[in-house]
Order: sequence, then structure tokens, then C-alpha cells
Amino acid sequence: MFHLLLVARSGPARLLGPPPYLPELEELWSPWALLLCLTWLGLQATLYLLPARKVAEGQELKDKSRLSYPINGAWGLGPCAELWGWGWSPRPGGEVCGDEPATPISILCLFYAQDVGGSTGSLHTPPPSTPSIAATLCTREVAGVTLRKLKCLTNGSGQGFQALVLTALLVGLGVLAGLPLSALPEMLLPLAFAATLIAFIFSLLLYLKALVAPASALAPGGNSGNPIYDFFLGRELNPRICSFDFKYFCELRPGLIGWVLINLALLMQEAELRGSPSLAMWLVNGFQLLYVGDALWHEEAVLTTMDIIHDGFGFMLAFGDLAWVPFTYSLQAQFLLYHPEPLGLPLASVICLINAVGYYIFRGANSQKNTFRKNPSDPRVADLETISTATGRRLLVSGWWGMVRHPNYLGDLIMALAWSLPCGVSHLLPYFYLLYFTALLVHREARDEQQCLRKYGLAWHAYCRRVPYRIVPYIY
Ligand SMILES: NC(=O)C1=CN([C@@H]2O[C@H](COP(=O)(O)OP(=O)(O)OC[C@H]3O[C@@H](n4cnc5c(N)ncnc54)[C@H](OP(=O)(O)O)[C@@H]3O)[C@@H](O)[C@H]2O)C=CC1
Ligand SMILES: CC(C)CCC[C@@H](C)[C@H]1CC=C2C3=C(CC[C@@]21C)[C@@]1(C)CC[C@H](O)C(C)(C)[C@@H]1CC3
Repeated sequence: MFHLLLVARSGPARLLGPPPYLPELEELWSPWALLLCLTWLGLQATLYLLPARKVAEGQELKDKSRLSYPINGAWGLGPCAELWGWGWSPRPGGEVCGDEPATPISILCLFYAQDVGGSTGSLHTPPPSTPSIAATLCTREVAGVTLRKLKCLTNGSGQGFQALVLTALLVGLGVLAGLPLSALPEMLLPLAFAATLIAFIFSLLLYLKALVAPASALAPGGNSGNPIYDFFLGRELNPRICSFDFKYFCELRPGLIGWVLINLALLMQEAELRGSPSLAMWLVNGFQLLYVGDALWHEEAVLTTMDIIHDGFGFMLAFGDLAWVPFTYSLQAQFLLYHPEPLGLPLASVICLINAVGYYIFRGANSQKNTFRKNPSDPRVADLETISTATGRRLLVSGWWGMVRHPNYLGDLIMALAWSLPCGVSHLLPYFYLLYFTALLVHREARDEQQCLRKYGLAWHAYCRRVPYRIVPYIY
């Protein structure tokens, strides 16, 4: 990470060459940078602790329990923000008619968005047995008909980004009040050092906490008994203090939003240096903002990722979330600040198209799987072909998941390419993310494959025969 930060600002910007120089400790260590990182973590933790608009349930744990997670990153601009209601016989998609006669068969779920006042809302008609209804909160008898107040899980649509938007507002106000955001790029080295230090100390504390955690709270890996290995991979699966879930918080909030902030600071510094931000810088900022915004919009989907379900929370993820993501994922914008790249409109349009294709595949595949896992009879996935497994769960074999076994990785990789292309082809450095990410996803795919084979046995073999390619059709 430090090599990348140093090389990005050096003239030759050679990824494979030696670092331009070795920084002295004074260049790395700054109490101000540490204070800034801690303030940032404090701000994001405060936003995380804002009263939850919705609580989602995680996957089943070893002891058959499920953890709850606040879904703050989203607020309701549309249906399914927070969810409940007294259901009775409205026309699907229509307005609620209070005086409409209630009938026993039309118990519905009225999803209504809190921030549109609570009085309006769209109506959905999920059958009460679908997994999108988490619980019956209470029942009420009205004219001999039992109405149920239902707690529903969101389907992810129409959600916004509370934490991201509030951070943007605060930063905007700060900038108006004279906060020198464009000075941030000069501080990247000490900030990265401080973030690494925090990740290291934090993982030590997590390791110590895990020593007294019950066996049921431990991750499948990370319990080898070798302290260095376990410290690195993480002993505990979902370390928490009360309802504050450290892994979930770190995975989505400080690092991802920090990445966007660093990008913005680089854009502002470029504007100061050259009069206005370059088109290439706009593209990189826009694409990556879309990616982070998407992650927060679909915040709940992270609960089914391998990181949350399977991996312990140790140094690898803490460092990855808090330091690696913000400081290396912003590498293209860092590169552009020191190595401006002229970009014409025709090429920019092609790059936008590549990003759009990548995003379409990434989002389509992730949403299709999430929808299917939540409610296989959802009309959007009900027609897809599936195969049964001994666990009772089915596997999709048509749609995106019938094209390759990891279509979401394919989309993600295409986007990674689009993020590098605005930096031109004169240097390898801006393509670092693409190379690293390919390695990460190939390794991740192999890990997932092993887990699925363990879970689904013969059915997984059948799926592999039916869909022979892993990530790239006809190639891999
Ligand atoms: N930018 C970054 O740095 C990173 C981004 N990512 C992105 O995160 C996202 C999540 O990735 P990841 O957590 O690895 O895993 P996936 O979202 O790909 O989920 C894999 C799981 O999906 C289920 N599954 C697999 N095949 C099928 C099928 N045919 N039908 C139904 N379910 C199926 C299985 O779980 P089950 O059957 O138990 O439901 C499997 O374990 C991806 O889009 C990836 O690109 C990931 C890592 C880093
Ligand atoms: C330090 C090591 C070299 C590697 C550490 C890996 C981590 C940086 C990544 C592991 C899985 C991740 C995910 C995302 C970010 C990177 C890490 C933490 C993710 C939050 C990015 C946004 C996506 O939409 C997502 C699906 C929510 C991602 C989940 C996995």
C-alpha cells in the first residue's frame, strides 16, 4: 500500500520498479493524521448508531440463532424502506383506502416510507408466507377479520444512502466553512499510516476479545491455535459490543465512504492546480461513487457475502476495510492528479459504456440471487430454471447464474477495467486494481466453490456440469 502511494506521486510511476524513496518516520507519523482518522471513525460510528430505520436479520449461525443488523445506510424514498402496515384489500400498487372493506384473504403488507410522512406509500401484495415478511408484529380484529401488522424485510428497492448523504452534507458544510479538503491528498501517507496503526491495534483487541468468546461465536477458519495465523484471519465471526457489529460497520462505512472522500479531495486539488478537474478525473470519481453508492443502497446484501457469513474478523479484513480500500482503491484518482491524462469525448463515451455494461451485469446478477434467496417465488425469478439440493435450497441454473458460476464477479471485473481506462495505457500502475482484483476474485471463487461443494455435494457437481465456466464465458 505504501509502495503504491509513493509510486503514484512519483514522475515515472513504475508499479514494478523500486519505490522512489523510503520515507522517514516523520513523513509517515503525524498525530494530526491519527486524530483525523479517529474523528472519521467516530463520525461514521455515530451515523451507524442513529436510530435504525429497519433491522435486517443475518444468516443462521452455528447455534441456529440470527443476528440483527441496523440498515441505516438506507432511507426510504420508495416502497419497502421500513415496512409494515395493516393490510386490507387495496388494489395492488394503488392508494390505501381506509374505508375499503377488509377481507380475510387480502392480508397485505403495507410498506410505507417514513420520510414521505408515513401517510402515503405503495402497496405490495406478498403472500404472507414469503420470507420477505420477517414476523407478525401483532394482530387486530376489525369487523371479525384478523388483520396482521407485519414486519417485512426490504427488497432493496427505492432506498437511499443515509450515511453517505449525511457525510456529504457535513463535508459540504465544512468546505463552505473553509475546511481545506484539497489538502487531504498531501496527507495520504500519514493518514494511511494512522489507518494501518488503528487496524493493527484494533485487530489485537479483537483477538483478545475472541479469546474469551464462546465456541459458537468463533469463525470456521482462524482457530488454528497458531496466534499469528488466527490474528491475521480473525478468530471471532461477528464480534460485537451490544448491537454494534464491528465487521458489518467496517466493511461498509468508514472505508468505502472514506474512499469516495479521498477521490473527491483529489478532484478538488486537481481543480485548484489546473483550473478544473479533467474529464478522466470526473469519470473515475463518478464510476467509483456509483459503486460505493450501490453498496450502501443494497446494504443488506452484504449480509450474505462470504466475509460476513464465513470469515473471521481479524487483521486481514480490518486492514482491508480501514486502510486498503480507501488508500489503494483511490489509486486511479491519485495517479491522475500527478499524471494528467487527456481524454476525448468519444473515448470517454466508450469507457462509460464499458462501466455501464459491467454495472448492469454486477447488479443484475447480485439482485437476481438476493431476490431468489429471499423469495424464490418472487415473479422476477419465479420463471428461472433451478436444480434442487439435499439442503432444500435450490440453485439457479438459468438467468445470470446460468451464464457463468460467478456472473457478479464478471461484472465487477468489467467495471474495474473501466475505472483504469481513463488513466490511459502509458502506465501499468492504474491497472493495479484490475490485477489485484482478478487475483482476489479467482481465489475467492475457488474458496466459494469449496464451500458450495461441501454444502451441496452432488447438486453442485450437477450445477458445474450445467454451467461449466466460472467467471468468464468460454475462457475461465
Ligand atoms: N470490490 C471488492 O473489493 C470486492 C467486491 N466483491 C463483490 O462482492 C459481491 C459478493 O461476492 P461474494 O461474497 O464473494 O459471493 P457471491 O455473492 O457470489 O455469493 C456466493 C454464494 O452465492 C450462492 N450461489 C452460488 N451459486 C448460486 C446459484 N447458481 N444460485 C443461487 N445461489 C448461488 C452460494 O451461497 P448460498 O447457496 O448459501 O446462498 C454461494 O456461496 C460480488 O459482486 C463481488 O464481485 C467481493 C470481494 C471484494
Ligand atoms: C488486504 C487484503 C489484500 C485484501 C482485503 C480484502 C478486502 C479489501 C475485501 C474483501 C471483501 C470486500 C468486499 C467489499 C470491499 C472490499 C473487501 C472488504 C465490498 C464492501 C465492496 C462493495 C461491494 O458492493 C460489496 C459487495 C458490498 C463488497 C463486499 C466485499
